[in-house]
Amino acid sequence: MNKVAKIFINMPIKTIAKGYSYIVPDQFSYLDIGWRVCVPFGHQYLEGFVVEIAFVENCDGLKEVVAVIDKSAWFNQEMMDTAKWIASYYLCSLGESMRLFIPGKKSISVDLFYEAIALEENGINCCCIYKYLQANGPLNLNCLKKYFPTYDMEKVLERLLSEGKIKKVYKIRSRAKEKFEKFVMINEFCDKDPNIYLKNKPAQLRLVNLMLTKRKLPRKTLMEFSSSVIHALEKDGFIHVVNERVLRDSYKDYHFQMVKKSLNPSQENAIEQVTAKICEKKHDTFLLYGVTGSGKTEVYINIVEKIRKLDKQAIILVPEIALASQMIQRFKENFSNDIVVMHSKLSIEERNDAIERLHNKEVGIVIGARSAVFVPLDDLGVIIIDEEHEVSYKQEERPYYHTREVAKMRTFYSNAILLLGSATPSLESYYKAQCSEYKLLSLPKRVNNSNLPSVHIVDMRNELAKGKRSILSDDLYALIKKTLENKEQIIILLNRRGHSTFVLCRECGHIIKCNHCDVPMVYHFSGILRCHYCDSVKTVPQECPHCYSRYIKYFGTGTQKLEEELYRLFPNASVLRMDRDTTTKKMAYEKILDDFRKEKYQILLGTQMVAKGHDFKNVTAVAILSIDSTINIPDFRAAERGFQLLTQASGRAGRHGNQGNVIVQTYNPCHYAITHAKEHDFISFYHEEMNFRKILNYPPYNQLLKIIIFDMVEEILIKKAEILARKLHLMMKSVKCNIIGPFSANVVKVKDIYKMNILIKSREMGKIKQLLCENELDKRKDITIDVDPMNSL
Ligand SMILES: Nc1ncnc2c1ncn2[C@@H]1O[C@H](COP(=O)(O)OP(=O)(O)OP(=O)(O)O)[C@@H](O)[C@H]1O
Ligand SMILES: [Zn+2]
Ligand SMILES: [Zn+2]
Repeated sequence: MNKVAKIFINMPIKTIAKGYSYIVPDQFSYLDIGWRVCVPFGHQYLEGFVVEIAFVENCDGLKEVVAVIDKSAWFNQEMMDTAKWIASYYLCSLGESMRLFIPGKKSISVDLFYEAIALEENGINCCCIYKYLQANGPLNLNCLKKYFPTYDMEKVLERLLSEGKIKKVYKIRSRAKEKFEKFVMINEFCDKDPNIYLKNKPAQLRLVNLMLTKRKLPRKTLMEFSSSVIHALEKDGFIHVVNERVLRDSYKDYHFQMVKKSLNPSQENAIEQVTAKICEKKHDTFLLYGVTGSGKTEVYINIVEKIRKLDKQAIILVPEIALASQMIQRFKENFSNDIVVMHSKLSIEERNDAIERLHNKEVGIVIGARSAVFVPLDDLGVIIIDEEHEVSYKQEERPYYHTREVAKMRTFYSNAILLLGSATPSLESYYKAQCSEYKLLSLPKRVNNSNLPSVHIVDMRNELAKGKRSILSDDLYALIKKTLENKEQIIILLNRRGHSTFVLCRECGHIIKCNHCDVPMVYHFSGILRCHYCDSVKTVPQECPHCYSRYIKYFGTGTQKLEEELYRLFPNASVLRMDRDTTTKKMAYEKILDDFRKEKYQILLGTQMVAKGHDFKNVTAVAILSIDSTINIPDFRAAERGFQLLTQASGRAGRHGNQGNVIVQTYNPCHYAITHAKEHDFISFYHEEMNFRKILNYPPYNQLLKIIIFDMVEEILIKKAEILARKLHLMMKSVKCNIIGPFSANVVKVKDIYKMNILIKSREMGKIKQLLCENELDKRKDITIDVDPMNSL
């Protein structure tokens, strides 16, 4: 009987839907489900995941596993189950869902070496290449070719292999380099008396005395001692130097001090309810609905404390990296170094080291963005999703998973707790809480008895009627002025980066668009036009490419232009801009937010990343300038998005006792998202919005599935989409559903690819997915399927 493993390849390809069988050679007989291995696949060696083990008689034609990647299985049962659930729910292959659990997602590479087999005759009749291998250990082809340039090396090696004199060995070349550091250690068994022996060597004596108290120190902290001092002591047997692996940690030097807050009754009640469930060791989901500044983070901290006391591990998710730093800071204040951070701006090395730390049980808390939900953990106790309503929790590429649902399944399979927190819960989550599927916890008031800010709505139509064209209304100008005079801080939200949002010919109306996408190019500071979809750039044309007129004008205001405008109006104010253009560097977010927290700047201006979750003591004013661009999107979630953005942004003002003031500039002052946000009334907004969802049969009353069809040629795409829609109608005859479309995607063309959508609404999504798979639509290369899409466009 031979041991055979069924293996899924780590590749982002939906067509490799099945696993492949490989023989497990004797040397790897310990291999089991969940291990990562390396296998030959086509002409390459690729990373694969073992999902099944079987013993079979006949393995003709099967290849062998050539290497094992880790020292233990990467996937435990709970992770395997979650990966399988993702594959079946989001219609992707198991390889695609399993690779989500691997940081970096890049496949490993493997080098082939040739090794001499020890022969009894001791190589009397053997050729020089065999002898060379015997003397030098395993070597690869290139190396051998270099030493023996006149040989036809491939032929020789083939002969030696067939004669059984050499064998192939595979070594994994890890892309993530391990980091080593030198340490100086005292020799425990040295019996020389340094005071006598080193009497005339003051530097050496000083170092030995230091080492006698410290025992072990990193070499780099001993820069005052030269290498000769160290060498001499090593030679005399006082100390020795070792090269040890160190695990990287970019957040190691975060300064923190322990702070313990006394909790208010609402916080205590929330913690008590969750704790009761933790003690039962059963899965459950809680929705913590707490207004902005109600102290949700403190609840998270207390729950994680309980979990850590039980020696279980916790994952805390934030919607974007910009918010990680504050969460890390608050958690460090309570858990000091029991934390690792995981997000995509960290290198693969750093992420691997973080996983190693968790694996060693050196730390037990992970803070990270979306992908951190996949961190391998042995003993998951809780997943906390802060700002659970955020769209960034949905991955907008294959597999189109939603972090909340993945977390739900992971905690379910590990008997752990899922805690969702928000001041503006998603309609789905609040609805589930109403139906008792989730347990609702609420924090109805701000801590410190702070009031929620007062919100003033400026009707921009009146400004226009007054003949004003500035992006800043009179009221906003007055608010900024007052805030600056009071030495307080203001946050201004403008959801458009760049300088001018489009460039237009005054003569013929031609708008300069990207050559590859169906969107206008955005003018940036540096005098270039940039496409925000594909990042391609153009220089600004001197004349209109359409009519050759020279009347080229810039329209619309982006963050860069607003920054100029603020400096012009308030020359003494200090303005800090935060958008994608100012945060490309690693730790750039941290720096900007830290500078603002330390009040080095008075105005923080930026895209939506400035609006969420931040807790700045001295911010009393907030302005939201671009809410119309959110509520006018023709998507069924537009009002929800608008309400959330307004409530979250307003929520940054006056969190610490001082009265907050918010200004919203809009051309739609009567829109219900705006009026309810003004009153901080989530419940009324929820009911009004749910009414509308019910009438139109949208989630949470119904499930959605979006089929995206694409092609390089628009005409072909339209034909294909129509054929597909007809096919779908036939296919779904027996299922209760609504098929809408095909219709053009919101942006018709991105990176030279045209897109059209078909939307299916149904309460029987399981059946629909099954039909789609039976008809192999999930495998078609010109289609992607987005289950539970965040937008219908
Ligand atoms: N029990 C407490 N006593 C005093 N201060 C507290 C207490 N709980 C929290 N705080 C403080 O109140 C402030 C707001 O808390 P936190 O940032 O957790 O609010 P939040 O609910 O997460 O708000 P948002 O949804 O706006 O992010 C923080 O500065 C926090 O340190
Ligand atoms: Zn023109
Ligand atoms: Zn483009």
